[in-house]
Amino acid sequence: MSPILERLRGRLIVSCQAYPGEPLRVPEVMQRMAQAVVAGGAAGLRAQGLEDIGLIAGSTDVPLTGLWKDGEDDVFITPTLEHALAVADAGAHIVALDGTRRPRPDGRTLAETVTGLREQHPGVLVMADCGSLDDALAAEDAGADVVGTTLAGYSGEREKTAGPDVELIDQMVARCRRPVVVEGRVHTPAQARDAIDRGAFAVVVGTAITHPTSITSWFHEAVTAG
Ligand SMILES: CC(=O)N[C@H](C=O)[C@@H](O)[C@H](O)[C@H](O)COP(=O)(O)O
Repeated sequence: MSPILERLRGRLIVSCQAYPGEPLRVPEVMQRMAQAVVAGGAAGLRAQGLEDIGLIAGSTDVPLTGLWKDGEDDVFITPTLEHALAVADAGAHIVALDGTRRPRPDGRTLAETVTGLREQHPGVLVMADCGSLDDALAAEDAGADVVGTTLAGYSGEREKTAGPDVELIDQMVARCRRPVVVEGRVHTPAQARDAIDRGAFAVVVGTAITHPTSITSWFHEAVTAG
């Protein structure tokens, strides 16, 4: 297994993202966020956008998963080969891309995208962000190094569970040959631990660590309920 992946085995990856129009959507802020979570024990980072990726790659030494969200269409996580190449150029060790079986905006298959990326970046790893077991199995056949549960509940194939989609985690751990990374709605340390106990290779937490507006709303709703 690649040394980059080896460093993530059984560990926490923290996704540092702010969304369009938000006050923290400033690359230097996400760079600081990344440094803060590494200080807390994050073994890996996940970042969105070329500027964020470049800054974080240059100022931390943990494995970095990069993605570029673009477009309003169904396929928006690193949707084309051009996006994937740019994410790798920006310094990501692992390129996360849409790993569903839906048509991609540039007309390439996932396999063609992975091959095209590897031609120019032989050392880069590919994480397929999947929405179902069938996605994950197809993504492995397409050459993905890692399969993630990232799009479970967002691609129309699975219900959007309140927490992580544990049924899908169990299915993927049982059937996939590649490391399974659990990502999506992991909101508590207990859920993160449970994902590892179920056989996940690593677990990604975003919102519950790095999105204060969401976290605040959870507290706000609890305080004002009833
Ligand atoms: C579906 C989608 O667009 N997911 C994105 C992928 O990078 C991010 O918005 C999520 O924050 C990330 O997957 C981590 O998940 P959570 O924030 O639930 O811990």
